Amino acid sequence: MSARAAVHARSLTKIFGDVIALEDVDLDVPAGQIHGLVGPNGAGKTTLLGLLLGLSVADKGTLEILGVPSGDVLSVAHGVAGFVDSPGSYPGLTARQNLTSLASLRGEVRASGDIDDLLDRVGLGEVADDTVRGFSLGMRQRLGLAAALLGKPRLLILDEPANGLDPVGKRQVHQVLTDLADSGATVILSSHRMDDLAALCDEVTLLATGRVVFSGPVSKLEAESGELDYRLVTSDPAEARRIAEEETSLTLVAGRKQAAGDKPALVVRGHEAEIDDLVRRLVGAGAAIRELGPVVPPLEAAFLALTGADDQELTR
Ligand SMILES: Nc1ncnc2c1ncn2[C@@H]1O[C@H](COP(=O)(O)OP(=O)(O)OP(=O)(O)O)[C@@H](O)[C@H]1O
Repeated sequence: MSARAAVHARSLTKIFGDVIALEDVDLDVPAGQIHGLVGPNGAGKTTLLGLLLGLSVADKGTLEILGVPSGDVLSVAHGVAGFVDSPGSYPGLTARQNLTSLASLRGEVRASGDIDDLLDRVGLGEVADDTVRGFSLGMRQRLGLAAALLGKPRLLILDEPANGLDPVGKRQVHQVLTDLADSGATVILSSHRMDDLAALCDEVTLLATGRVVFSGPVSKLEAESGELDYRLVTSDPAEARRIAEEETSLTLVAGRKQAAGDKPALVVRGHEAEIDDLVRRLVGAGAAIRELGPVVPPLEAAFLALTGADDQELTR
């Protein structure tokens, strides 16, 4: 294994009774990377994050965290921090008191300026002295992130950290995680939002029913989408339909739902290069292109195709 690997896992398997939550999962995450875990509900993301955090032990397979093999005993590896499901906090204490007591519980003496700085970084500076009982889900997520950052981790594990965050909060959290990765630390996080992961992650691992169905750069995942359905609006719908029907490499998707009040649109299925050819022909025939774009974004389409969810959920 590379000396610079933050996580190196082979054939990780975790079974709960009759449920195989993870099956033969391999995961390689280089140091300094932001790595996303994505997959449908029940895919095994939280289970995998729990193994990385030392909250449970695999039934089979090997796991090395920051170069150290994980044993059979439940323990958080040195240099690792984070949360699964949702971060814990003391509701009767203020945000600042939560961080101060957590630091002293861990035997760390943190200057109050450090804690103020952390609270500012996660956007809680103005509510630092409010009790956590009144905090929203997004505020608790931010506090959980601050708590995880207290010990200056080299590997940060976060289960859906953007859960409940408004767009500003999401941007702040993305900035904190990007700064952390720039400083050489590694971040592994789960999300259901492909767009969030695409904006933040160097690489993603896609899980479906406990197995890895894709692992690699986001751009490569996008390429996995293959044929897509494109919605096309032109100045001459009849001519556009006639030309699209002539293009044997394309399929006209009949009966696809159009948004209410839409202009007349065609939905054509094909690869990007074939859509390019269609556009050239349409423009050559004098039809102006007014709108053209995939009905489902390429990343989402790849997610649906690789997890088999497109057959079940996208029946239009
Ligand atoms: N402690 C447990 N006992 C029994 N079954 C469990 C336990 N933890 C997880 N599972 C099962 O393992 C599978 C994977 O669950 P997991 O929570 O890891 O999925 P997930 O991808 O995080 O899902 P979600 O997106 O809904 O949070 C599910 O079928 C779940 O019901």
